[in-house]
Amino acid sequence: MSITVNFAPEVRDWIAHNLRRGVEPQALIQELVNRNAKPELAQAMVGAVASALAHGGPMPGDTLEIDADDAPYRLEPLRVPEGARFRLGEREVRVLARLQRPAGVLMSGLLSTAECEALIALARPRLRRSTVVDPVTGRDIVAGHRSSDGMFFLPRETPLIAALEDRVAKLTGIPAENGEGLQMLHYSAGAESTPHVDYLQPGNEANRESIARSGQRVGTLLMYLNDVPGGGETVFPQIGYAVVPQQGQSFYFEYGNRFGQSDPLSLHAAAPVTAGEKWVATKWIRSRRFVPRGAAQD
Ligand SMILES: O=C(O)CCC(=O)C(=O)O
Ligand SMILES: [Fe+2]
Repeated sequence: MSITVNFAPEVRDWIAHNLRRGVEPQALIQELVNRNAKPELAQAMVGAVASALAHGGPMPGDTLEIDADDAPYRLEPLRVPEGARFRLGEREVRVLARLQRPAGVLMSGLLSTAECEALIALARPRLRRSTVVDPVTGRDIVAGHRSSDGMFFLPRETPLIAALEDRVAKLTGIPAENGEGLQMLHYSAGAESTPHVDYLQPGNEANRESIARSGQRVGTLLMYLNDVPGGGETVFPQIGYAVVPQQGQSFYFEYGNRFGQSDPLSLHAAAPVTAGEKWVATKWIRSRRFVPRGAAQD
């Protein structure tokens, strides 16, 4: 659903001024959110001005059309098993914390130490500068606000990757085929990822196509692969929660429900690594079977 909202000229000028100074769009979005703007609105305002500046087009006027759903997010419980510990095949998973909103669970034991080390060894020679989905164009871009290196495994690329995908499906109750390829991220000292949501903003064509192919992103599993000597927490600024990366621990959170809503409280960031390095594997999960761009749709 699209609604028309007011876009105060002074806010528009403030955004344009800061973008021209070289401030990252995500930093401005976060600043607006800190001042109580809804994340979707902040994203739309910064996106509209950034787009005008990038293409030399006219500045947006005093109103904006945004894809918005004003109804409050309807929270649904995770399908992760109940209890303090549960088995997934050969692994015993211990539950360390459960979060109500965004719905989440912090676990140990989902991956063995050997599996963490094996993932790092497989990914290390294949790292590239990480990309993010540009909120304006929907294309993958190397973004200043995500200063990590990364790579993607193909679905079921090795026996280990296939085993992990099956384990994640058992954990979440969502079929393995709904998962995007496992993403590996490596942060050196100083690297970070500024606040963002993982669900796709339907405000541009590429994201709308992606949502049409595979459904929205509805959940994220973060698998921490090493102990980080300093920093690197996954921070949820809207709820005041931070996950400290520890080897073998995982955090799973959901932000999409069966009504097609996305939960803005899932906003999160990776705090800068202050000592050592950080390795994390990310699994983004769709509401339907994941069909990559360009793949045949049968
Ligand atoms: O590195 C982290 O802790 C978070 C990574 C993340 O937000 C993502 O991959 O979407
Ligand atoms: Fe994320």
